[in-house]
Amino acid sequence: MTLLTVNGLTKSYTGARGVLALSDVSLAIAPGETLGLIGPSGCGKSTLARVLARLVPADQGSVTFDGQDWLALHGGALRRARGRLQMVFQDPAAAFHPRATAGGAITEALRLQSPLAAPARRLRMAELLAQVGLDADFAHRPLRDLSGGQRQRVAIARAIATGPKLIILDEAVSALDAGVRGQVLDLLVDLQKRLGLSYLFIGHDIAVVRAISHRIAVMEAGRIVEEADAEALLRAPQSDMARRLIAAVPSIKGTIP
Ligand SMILES: Nc1ncnc2c1ncn2[C@@H]1O[C@H](COP(=O)(O)OP(=O)(O)OP(=O)(O)O)[C@@H](O)[C@H]1O
Repeated sequence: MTLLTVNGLTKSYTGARGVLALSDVSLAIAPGETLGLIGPSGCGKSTLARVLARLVPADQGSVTFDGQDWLALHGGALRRARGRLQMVFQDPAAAFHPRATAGGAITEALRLQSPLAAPARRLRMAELLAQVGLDADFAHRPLRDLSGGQRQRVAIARAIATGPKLIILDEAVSALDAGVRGQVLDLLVDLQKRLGLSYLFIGHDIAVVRAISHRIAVMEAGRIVEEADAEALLRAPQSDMARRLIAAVPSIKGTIP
């Protein structure tokens, strides 16, 4: 059974120099599974994320998500469905007003989903903050005063607020220091187990992607050039791009024969 099935997705950007950002991309993600997506800068990872999140339209191809023809949803049906597929970006604070509070960011997501009266909303907020390891008083703290790791915890709380089945994490831990990154990855694994979430985990560092992914898809110039179980891919990469990404990480390159 799959939660997400992508078939033949193609997307080009028009403009001065037209770019084929996605070329016949197909992949699948099962419930409770993490698919890592890795590739060099500009290979199309964020474009795939944005097409799946319905932020930009595809030129061709189909997406079935949670049993629905995902690209065919529009208007109210799309608004209602959005909560089931959430995104976390590298710097979520960038999307908010400088004085926005953690609580405000989460409330916005709660409001989109279901209208809760103020007391119920406060309770749900405290519950969501606890789920990501933050005290309830974080609700009142401005996002700009939080550390990078705390901000990502708030972004994750916001993402799970709507009861999603899939979260797309687009370079979500890339800006964090190694120690904090490990803690946020642990949190993601823990939430996945508790909530049965699936993840599409986008990154450019194969050591980080491997730490959380069950399977890994390798992208190059808009195409998926290889897909395999995470450990199999690390042990026996088939594509030049996978070999190059592995060679770029000194700590794991020695483990590849
Ligand atoms: N809005 C846009 N208009 C025109 N070209 C774009 C646009 N967004 C992305 N591109 C181009 O599409 C290609 C894929 O970009 P995309 O951001 O999806 O790659 P990426 O793998 O996520 O890169 P990075 O890791 O640097 O974020 C690149 O050549 C990029 O320059």
